[in-house]
Amino acid sequence: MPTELPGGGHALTLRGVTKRYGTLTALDDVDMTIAPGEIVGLLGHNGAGKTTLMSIVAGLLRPDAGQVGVLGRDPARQPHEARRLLGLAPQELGLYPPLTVRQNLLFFAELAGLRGAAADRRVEEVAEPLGLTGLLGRRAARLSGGEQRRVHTGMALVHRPPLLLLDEPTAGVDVQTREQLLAMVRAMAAEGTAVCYSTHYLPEVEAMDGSVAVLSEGRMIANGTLKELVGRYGDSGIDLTFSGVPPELPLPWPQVRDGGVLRVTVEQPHLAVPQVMAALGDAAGALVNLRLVQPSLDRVFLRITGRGYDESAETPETTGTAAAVTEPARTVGVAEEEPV
Ligand SMILES: Nc1ncnc2c1ncn2[C@@H]1O[C@H](COP(=O)(O)OP(=O)(O)OP(=O)(O)O)[C@@H](O)[C@H]1O
Repeated sequence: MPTELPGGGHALTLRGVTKRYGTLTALDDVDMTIAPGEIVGLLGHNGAGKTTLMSIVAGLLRPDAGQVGVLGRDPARQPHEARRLLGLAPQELGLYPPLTVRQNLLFFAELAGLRGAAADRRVEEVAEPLGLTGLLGRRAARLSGGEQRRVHTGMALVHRPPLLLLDEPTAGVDVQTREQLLAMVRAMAAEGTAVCYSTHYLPEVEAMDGSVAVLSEGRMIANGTLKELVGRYGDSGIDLTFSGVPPELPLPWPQVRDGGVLRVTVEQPHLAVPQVMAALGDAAGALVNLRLVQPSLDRVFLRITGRGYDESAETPETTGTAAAVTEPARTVGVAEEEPV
């Protein structure tokens, strides 16, 4: 890993990047950085601007305003240099169906200037962690969807780019493929690759324990490490569901009602349960359900966007209910002293 990089030591820098499609502002004054070895989970509901951001970084779209630096190179002005420094796996699969897996990977290795034994070796190296070694001789058209997704990802990293852009790499894949892809991303980051990874599946981002960047309607509304964001916005508590209107309980913690649910906001909910139960008194007879809500990225989402993340994804809900206290979308910076 280089000790000093052009672009302020970052593999990727975005400053004030704005992109409009006609009257629609798809990206609005977006700032973002990724350091070598850092994994950034790029999150946002459908249409938030994630693909637009990756396309601009890859030089496929030009921003209307702002600067982009890929290890100090501007993808709009130095497209060839910037392109060599990054690997892009777009959402849409880009395999050549009549070619074998090996031929697909070799094609990209050769585009990157590798030849002969060096290219062959690199194909084997890429195939191994992606579980493709046994499939190298098979035609791409004959692969399952998950296998195709792995080859597609392999094509993006065959030239060892220091910056990897993965646009929903686990869309539609099974648990095993998801694990393989995540392990590979973590291994590449450990070797110094900067990774920008968009997904609708929050547990994946939690599993990678990297940084998080949240886009909402083209604006970067939160960014920081997962720990920082969860610590600051992933509030915890106890949800009590009653058969009628929830009572007000004699407790020292904030309480909010939403329909039949009473949310008691408390830091270590499991320790607070006995006190909450004791405070119920006669209301215990109307209690239907009690649920501990732990801090999570899902809770962070609800707090800063006003919507649960699962509302735009086909993935399972992790925690949280519509009963939470929500705030309107706003810009938040984890380095600030007080919540904005
Ligand atoms: N070529 C285009 N012309 C006009 N509008 C576009 C174009 N591409 C994207 N948009 C719009 O720009 C906004 C951002 O789209 P983008 O594809 O970047 O979102 P996304 O976060 O990647 O969404 P998803 O999670 O659904 O993939 C959306 O409102 C989309 O409809």
